[in-house]
Amino acid sequence: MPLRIDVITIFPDYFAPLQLSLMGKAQQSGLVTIAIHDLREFTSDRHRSVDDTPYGGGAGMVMTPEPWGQAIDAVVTDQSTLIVPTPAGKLFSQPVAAELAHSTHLIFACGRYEGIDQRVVEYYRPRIDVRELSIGDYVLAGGDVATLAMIEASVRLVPGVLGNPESLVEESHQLPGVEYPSYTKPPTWRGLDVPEVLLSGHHDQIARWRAEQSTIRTTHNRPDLLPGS
Ligand SMILES: N#Cc1c(-c2ccc3ccn(Cc4ccc(CN5CCOCC5)cc4)c3c2)n[nH]c1N
Repeated sequence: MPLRIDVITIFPDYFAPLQLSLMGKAQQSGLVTIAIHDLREFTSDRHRSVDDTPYGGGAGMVMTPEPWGQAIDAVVTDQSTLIVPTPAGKLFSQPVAAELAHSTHLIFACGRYEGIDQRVVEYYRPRIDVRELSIGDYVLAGGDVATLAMIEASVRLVPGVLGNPESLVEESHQLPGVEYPSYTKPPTWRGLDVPEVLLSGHHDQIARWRAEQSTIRTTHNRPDLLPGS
């Protein structure tokens, strides 16, 4: 059963990249089907409006619930998971990507302005799995880029999508922390040599060197990922 993804957005063109490269191949192979829907197709006024002023005051505009209700109702099934990107969401992570990769149907609601009327989440939460997710502690202008990131991170984990599943095996055995540095030909580039151990053919020494490099990089770049931190 291929993973089906429906994306609802006011900027469908943001999702043209999903036709390229790995994501494009995943769709051509039938492992994943991705459909993009323009939220404005689900409006009923002649201005095709999707936002209004926030109750309680405050800056900016909020996306009105009805177009979202019409758009989600057009694609939802009892197997759907509704993903709502938001700065207020739980942090999206590799384990979450693995969960989404094993879903049957994902609906991404890409908000803009200051977000979507919360009643959309409240309406669907008793009916289907609803997940408010954030891709990190920085503020984007909308949910579209977050959705692209979550789709790419999840779809690459769908069995059969990655040409070389060995990459996923290595990833899953990744020591806590960040990965070791990678090198390829030429052996010398602008006077810089590839670390000698990588040319030695001694796989135990290479594994030890890579583990040491991972620890050095994690300590420097991501001490929060060190065991016991
Ligand atoms: N995933 C993800 C994201 C998003 C994200 C995702 C979805 C939408 C939809 C609209 N925006 C814009 C936006 C900007 C600022 C604010 C803050 N609020 C503070 C209190 O007053 C109201 C406003 C909210 C919404 C979005 C941003 N940003 N960063 C992530 N990791």
